[in-house]
Amino acid sequence: MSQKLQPGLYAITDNRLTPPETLLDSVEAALRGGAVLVQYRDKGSSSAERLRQATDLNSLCRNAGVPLLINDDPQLAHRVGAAGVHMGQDDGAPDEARRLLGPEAIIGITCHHRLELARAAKSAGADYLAFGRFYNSGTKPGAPAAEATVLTEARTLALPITAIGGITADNAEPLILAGADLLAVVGGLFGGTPTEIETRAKQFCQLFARHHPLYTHSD
Ligand SMILES: Cc1ncc(COP(=O)(O)OP(=O)(O)O)c(N)n1
Ligand SMILES: Cc1nc(C(=O)O)sc1CCOP(=O)(O)O
Ligand SMILES: [Mg+2]
Repeated sequence: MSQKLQPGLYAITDNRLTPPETLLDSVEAALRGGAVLVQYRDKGSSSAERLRQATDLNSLCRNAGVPLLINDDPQLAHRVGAAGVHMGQDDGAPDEARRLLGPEAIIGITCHHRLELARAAKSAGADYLAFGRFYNSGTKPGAPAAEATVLTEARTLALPITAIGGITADNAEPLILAGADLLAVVGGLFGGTPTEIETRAKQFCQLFARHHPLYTHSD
C-alpha cells in the first residue's frame, strides 16, 4: 500500500441513501464499523449545501483519523481542507488537482476496466486506481462492467487498487482475493439504521482481516 492509504472499507456517501438529515450519523456508524476511507459524493445538492456537508464530514472524519475525499471537485476539497479528491475520466486534469491540493493530498482516479487508463492515471500522479463496476449497481447502473481479473493485472502497477460497483459483504470476497486493497461501497453499506450500517461495515472489515495481508485496522 502507501503511507497515505490503508487497505479496507471505503465508504461513499449518496444523496439518496445518506440524505442531509442522516449523513453524519450514517458516516459516523460506518467509521465505528471500521471504514478506513470516506468519499463525499453528492450529485444533487446546491453548492452551499455541499460546502456545509463537506465541512461537517471533514470534521467528523478528521476526529476519527480517517481521510475524507471529495468526489469530482478539487476546489471543494481545497476549501474544506479535505485529504483529497476522487476524479473520473471527465472530471478535469489530475495534475491541476495536484497543484491545488499539494503533494500530500490523496488523488484517486477512475480507470473503469482499462489498464491503459490505469497506466495513464499512474503517470498523472494517482494515489490509487479505481476499477469497476464489478456487480450490478443501483447507484450507478450505467457504469461500464469490469472483471475481477483486471484487479490482478493492475497489481503490476504497484499502486493501491480500489474496486467499486454493487459490492456487498456477500460478494466482496473474490475482489479482495483478486487484488483489491479498498472496496468502495454505497448501497452495500448505507441505508437503514446506524446499527445496521455499523454491522455491515464490520462484515467488510472481517473479510479484510481474513484475506488482506496488510490489513491492520483494529476495532
Ligand atoms: C472510488 C471511486 N471509484 C470510481 C468512482 C466513479 O467516478 P466517476 O467515474 O467520475 O463517476 P461519478 O462518481 O462522478 O459519478 C468514484 N466516485 N469513486
Ligand atoms: C460511483 C460509482 N462508480 C462506479 C464505477 O464503476 O466507476 S460504480 C459506482 C456506484 C457505487 O455504488 P454501489 O456500491 O451502490 O454500487
Ligand atoms: Mg466523477
